[in-house]
Amino acid sequence: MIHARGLARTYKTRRGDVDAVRGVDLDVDAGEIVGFLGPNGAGKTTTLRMLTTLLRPTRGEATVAGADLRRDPGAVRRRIGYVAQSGSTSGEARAGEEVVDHALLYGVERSVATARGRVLFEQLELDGLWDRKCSSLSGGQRRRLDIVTGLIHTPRLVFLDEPTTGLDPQARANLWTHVRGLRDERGSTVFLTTHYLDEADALCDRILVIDHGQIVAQGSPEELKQRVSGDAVLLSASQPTDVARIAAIAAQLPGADVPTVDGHLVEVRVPAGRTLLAGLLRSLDAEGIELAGVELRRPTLDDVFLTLTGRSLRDGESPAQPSEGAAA
Ligand SMILES: Nc1ncnc2c1ncn2[C@@H]1O[C@H](COP(=O)(O)OP(=O)(O)OP(=O)(O)O)[C@@H](O)[C@H]1O
Repeated sequence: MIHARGLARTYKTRRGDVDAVRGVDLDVDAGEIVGFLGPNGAGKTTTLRMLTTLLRPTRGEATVAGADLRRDPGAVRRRIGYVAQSGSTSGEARAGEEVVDHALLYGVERSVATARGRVLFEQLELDGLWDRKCSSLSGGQRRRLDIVTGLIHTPRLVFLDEPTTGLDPQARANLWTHVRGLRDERGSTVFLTTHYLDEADALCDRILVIDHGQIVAQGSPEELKQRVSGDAVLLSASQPTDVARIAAIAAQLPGADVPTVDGHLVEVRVPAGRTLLAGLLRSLDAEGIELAGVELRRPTLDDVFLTLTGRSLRDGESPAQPSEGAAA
């Protein structure tokens, strides 16, 4: 559904060139929900704007929904839906009108657009709001209206730029259900950007991690966690005098990193903690070592990112990248 090779974009600014995206290769299959994850300024929106024809790549090639991005951007535009970060609905318009007007731009007949719009309103829990002014809708309702607008011309591929930013946890969870519904009930392919690790984890079949304009990892959430970080085993000693012996035994686990010690707590990272835990406890028991507690901590996507880049995904704006005073 999406195949990109060497996609790059350099912004010319008064302070020099900003290499926002530095050669991205990506493949997205039909029916996948793919999350594009990265910290502020990593290049997510720039990539999305290139793939949706809103920004011309400086370098690289892509086919999107079967059309060539450079040679046939019009066909790409007709075949995709795009829900921008800022939304696209205008405050004074009525919700239903707004959606139908958008469909007319795509050459959909008014009667068809109205019928489709009504169905989508129902599917996205907006029924009863057709005649309401957009400005009177809640944040969650307005975000769902943005999504209806992005879907009204029945695109096979939908791009969502930070669909849940600014929503409360309940509204976010509802929106996740709706995004899954797009794939399960309509067979749509969804490509979304997000800052939220829990969102990527819960929602996406596959994740692409971008940092400084380059893809640094990709895979299913589980694959990424296993490949990069392994599990953390935390062993709490009953007797402070046992800490060094616990660390020495933990260090012998297959594939173990060097254990770290913090007071009476020993932490060791291993590739698959669950399978090693029983043997580890037997070894400690055989040495007569008593534990006050044992905990197995599964890796998070933040651990993945930290391992890959040495930074947390929640670190905010990257100091290495200029962020303003720019002209496209
Ligand atoms: N119009 C522009 N002119 C110059 N530089 C820009 C422009 N738009 C973005 N940039 C820079 O390009 C880099 C990538 O920005 P982009 O918006 O693609 O990142 P992002 O991952 O979407 O960030 P965020 O999560 O904050 O939306 C950043 O350093 C940003 O400051």
